[in-house]
Amino acid sequence: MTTIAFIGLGNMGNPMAANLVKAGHTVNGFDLMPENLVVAKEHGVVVMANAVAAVKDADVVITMLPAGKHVLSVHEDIAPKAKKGALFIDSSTIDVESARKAHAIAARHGLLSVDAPVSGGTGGATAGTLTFMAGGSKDAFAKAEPILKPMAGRIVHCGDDGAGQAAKICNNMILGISMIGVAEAFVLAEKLGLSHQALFDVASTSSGQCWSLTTYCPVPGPVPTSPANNGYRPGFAAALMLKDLKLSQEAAQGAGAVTPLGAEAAQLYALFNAQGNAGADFSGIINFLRGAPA
Ligand SMILES: NC(=O)c1ccc[n+]([C@@H]2O[C@H](COP(=O)([O-])OP(=O)(O)OC[C@H]3O[C@@H](n4cnc5c(N)ncnc54)[C@H](O)[C@@H]3O)[C@@H](O)[C@H]2O)c1
Repeated sequence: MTTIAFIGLGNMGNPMAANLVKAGHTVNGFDLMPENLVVAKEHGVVVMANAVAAVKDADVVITMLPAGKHVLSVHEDIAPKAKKGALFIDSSTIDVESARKAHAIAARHGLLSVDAPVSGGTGGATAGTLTFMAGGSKDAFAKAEPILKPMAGRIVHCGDDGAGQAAKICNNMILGISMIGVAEAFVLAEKLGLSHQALFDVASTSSGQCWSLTTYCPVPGPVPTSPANNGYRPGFAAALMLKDLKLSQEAAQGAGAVTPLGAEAAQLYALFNAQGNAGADFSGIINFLRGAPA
């Protein structure tokens, strides 16, 4: 079994680390928020005083942090202190350029690295059924794959350094657009006097079917896994959805891709966030579309 450092034990990191412990690995964890460390300890994670202490004896280092700036600053701190031959896996969702910089920091210290962002939400993190989209060399991917397995339903090697983040940014542009589409349909159904359950029963078995409907339905009731049943507590915070939509817009501008619905989704989530909903689940945008507070 492997000694794994896990840096970033938030909504996603904590259940992911718990699955690594269950698989028999020793997990040395660190997070800036003490309350997240309390949860990690309950899962069997060995809580460390800081990130450098966590990586000291680790063969594999996993980061699950909010954004590119956090990943790069943590990489600068820990890469020089990592064990010789250690493998770095970054599962945060960040921009492709920062992902490539993180690979470069690892390479500078003779470390293999993989960008391996995930899809599947906190439910997938808890169940160990996340989809990992990985970027990096064949050697790095071959080493990362067995480590990712206890957290994964599917692992796809998307290409070289940064390819995992490119796949993630494209996937989440679909997610942001589809959540708004599903939310709009439920608001229209309400105005037409159609029950939530009736729309769900039809759309979930028809051509309107998608993850935003069947796993994360934005109204309470039809889907037990939806944060709508839980006062729209995250889950996946609206601030993170806005971050991902901005990443796809920046990437689209840089690459010259035409993404008008992605741009509109970014605008709507910017408004939703600006109204004080940054900490709410992103499915709460249905309340914004109703013209009511989330
Ligand atoms: N929540 C989801 O459903 C979901 C799904 C897929 C991908 N993601 C992505 O995964 C990443 C993490 O998401 P999350 O929902 O777990 O976010 P989160 O905010 O719950 O967790 C991030 C954690 O990183 C910690 N952190 C920040 N800087 C740190 C540092 N320097 N050292 C140690 N810890 C530090 C924070 O304290 C926090 O606990 C994000 O990039 C997000 O976009 C989230």
